Amino acid sequence: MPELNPILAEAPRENETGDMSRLLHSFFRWTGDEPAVTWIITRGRITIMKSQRIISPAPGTTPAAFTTILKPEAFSEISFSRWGINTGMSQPRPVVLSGPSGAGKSTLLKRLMKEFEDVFGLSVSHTTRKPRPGEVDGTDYHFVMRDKMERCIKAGEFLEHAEFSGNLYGTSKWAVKAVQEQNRICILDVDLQGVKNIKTTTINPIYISVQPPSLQILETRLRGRQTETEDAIQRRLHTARQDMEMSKEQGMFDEVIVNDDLEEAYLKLKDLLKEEIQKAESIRK
Ligand SMILES: Nc1ncnc2c1ncn2[C@@H]1O[C@H](COP(=O)(O)OP(=O)(O)OP(=O)(O)O)[C@@H](O)[C@H]1O
Ligand SMILES: Nc1nc2c(ncn2[C@@H]2O[C@H](COP(=O)(O)O)[C@@H](O)[C@H]2O)c(=O)[nH]1
Repeated sequence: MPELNPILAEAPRENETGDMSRLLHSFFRWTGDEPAVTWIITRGRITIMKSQRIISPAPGTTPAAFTTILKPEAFSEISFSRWGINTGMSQPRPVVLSGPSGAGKSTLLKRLMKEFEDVFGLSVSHTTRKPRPGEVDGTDYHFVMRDKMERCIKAGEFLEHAEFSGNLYGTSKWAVKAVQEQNRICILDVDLQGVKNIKTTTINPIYISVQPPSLQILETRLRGRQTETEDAIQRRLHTARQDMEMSKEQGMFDEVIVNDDLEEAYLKLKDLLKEEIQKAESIRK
């Protein structure tokens, strides 16, 4: 990665959409790149989108709204702040982990985050389900009432949301942003509806499915966890059957990990993510 360019000292102030041509010209001369570009500035951060033509956002346009406007033609994104640069090339991609309830997603994630504590960050979802013993509000989930969550969904605050086993679950845009602003690999643990909905967004993650070796073993694990009522177990197993079928669909996931032996599954996950881990580590140096 090239050295930090001194022109960044001139980065404009919050919400400023003034003449950026000099700044951009120096930046692209420095990177050797000459695309048509457009940009948005918020909280000292400038996001430059390479696109077919220049679109200037109105002052005060939020990055989320702007990304939506630009989506069809943006093919790359470069963002930098007064403190550092991340190019679209080197920024690690988020990771979406999905799979039936009880397949072992959280178990694998906890291990990954323990081994690479500064590299990964979990996107903390919102849910209307009740906390399980030991679950901490704001760490495991944001536990909220349904009416509040529905209002936030209507207000456009969620990247995706789904109804799962009688409860609402969702990823807020803020949850992903909070992790990415720390230059960490953002992990999203979502159900299959979440996967489909995320595919309509611009976050461009790696999609990994964690599957149990069989439905019988899944049931044993779900029961062994002792977190669900009999009714909830039955509903989760019903959804799991569909999930296990869908995960085989061509193009749904980049990789499928069968979590039989935990150690082997973990090594496979680590291997799949090694390039992203390297990117995140080099950005953090
Ligand atoms: N490879 C494995 N072998 C045996 N038990 C496992 C294995 N992986 C996970 N488990 C156990 O299975 C149970 C379910 O795992 P976990 O809670 O990680 O699943 P999950 O996919 O995150 O479920 P949910 O989607 O409901 O959050 C846990 O009790 C966990 O200890
Ligand atoms: N679409 C979304 N699914 C989510 C989200 N957070 C979690 N989940 C999925 O829900 C089920 C059940 O989770 P549990 O904690 O009640 O066992 C599981 O498959 C998760 O992957 C979310 O934000 N969006």
